[in-house]
Amino acid sequence: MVLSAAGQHLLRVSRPGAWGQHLLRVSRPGAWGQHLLSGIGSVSTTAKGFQEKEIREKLQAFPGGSIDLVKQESGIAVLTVNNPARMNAFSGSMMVELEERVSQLEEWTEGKGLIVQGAAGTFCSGSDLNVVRDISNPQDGMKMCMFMQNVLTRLLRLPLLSVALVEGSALGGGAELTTACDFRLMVPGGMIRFVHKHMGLVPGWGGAARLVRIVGSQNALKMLGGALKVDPEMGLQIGLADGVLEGSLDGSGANALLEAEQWLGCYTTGPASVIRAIKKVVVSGRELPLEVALRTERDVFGTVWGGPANLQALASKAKHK
Ligand SMILES: CCC(=O)SCCNC(=O)CCNC(=O)[C@H](O)C(C)(C)COP(=O)(O)OP(=O)(O)OC[C@H]1O[C@@H](n2cnc3c(N)ncnc32)[C@H](O)[C@@H]1OP(=O)(O)O
Repeated sequence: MVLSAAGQHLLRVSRPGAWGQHLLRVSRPGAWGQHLLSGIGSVSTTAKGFQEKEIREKLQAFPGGSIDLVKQESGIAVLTVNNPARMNAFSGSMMVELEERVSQLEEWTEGKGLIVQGAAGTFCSGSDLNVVRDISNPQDGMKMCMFMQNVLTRLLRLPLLSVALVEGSALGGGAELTTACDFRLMVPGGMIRFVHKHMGLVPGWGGAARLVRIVGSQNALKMLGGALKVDPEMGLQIGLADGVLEGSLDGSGANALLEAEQWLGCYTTGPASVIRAIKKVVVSGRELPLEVALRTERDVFGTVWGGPANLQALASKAKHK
């Protein structure tokens, strides 16, 4: 088991308290609800100095690998981080491709679920260190950081129930990517590790903010401060992992993907309109001040009330025993 001594001290999930509420209260209401509902748009484009076009061009200069998207008839799509020669590290062009795939998923109105996986039995080793070296000046680093924050925020807000399927290692930015999904499923031998400290960094793709919300600030501090190796057992213990799969029988990754699809299928069974509405009310509850979240919930409720699924359920006189 890859459990360091520090890992033994991890606590159960804690919740953000009054300070978090305060921070939520000072965030901008109004536009937010609409923004979350539409599920599209940039969260960072208004920040000073961020020119998305400019950083896209810069990132495109570092090619390699791909981000592959398969939308299935079941309503579950599979997004694969594909750069096995570099343990699925993100080249610059892969960052841009990820943004394009997220745009495609934002427009996929029949979708209900998403599985994010790495190619060839490992998840993702973060940014390509060759890119990191070449854009190590503060200006470019900040632009890349804002680009990836924006993309991963949009990924998490998709009206799809999303799962990160963690086979092998999720390191650095790869660990951050796992937190941009609603759920994490781990395969025996899998590991999530925020190695940023050892790189003289902190997370910058939004991974710290999301991690705190998933495992609580105590556990997040220990994970980041100790660069802890979180294996499936520890992942379950601290609430980072939502399940442990059996994993590959033949090393191809196919079995783990099948298992993940079955696991996710328990939550995505039903009409797309209803599943997407469920995700929307949860995102608004998670991200918005209560008043705005309640307003958003009413708006979403209005989209399903009296809708085909609702009328069909009423006509069938369903019993919920
Ligand atoms: C957002 C901030 C960030 O993400 S900073 C980046 C954080 N990630 C890292 O530092 C990962 C560094 N890599 C490693 O620790 C190891 O390569 C890991 C992933 C554990 C795999 O070890 P091992 O199984 O022994 O394979 P290996 O080291 O021989 O790697 C195979 C080839 O892949 C490459 N690779 C791996 N990770 C990256 C990366 N992040 N960027 C660029 N290349 C990477 C290795 O260099 C190696 O390539 P080669 O075969 O030597 O040409």
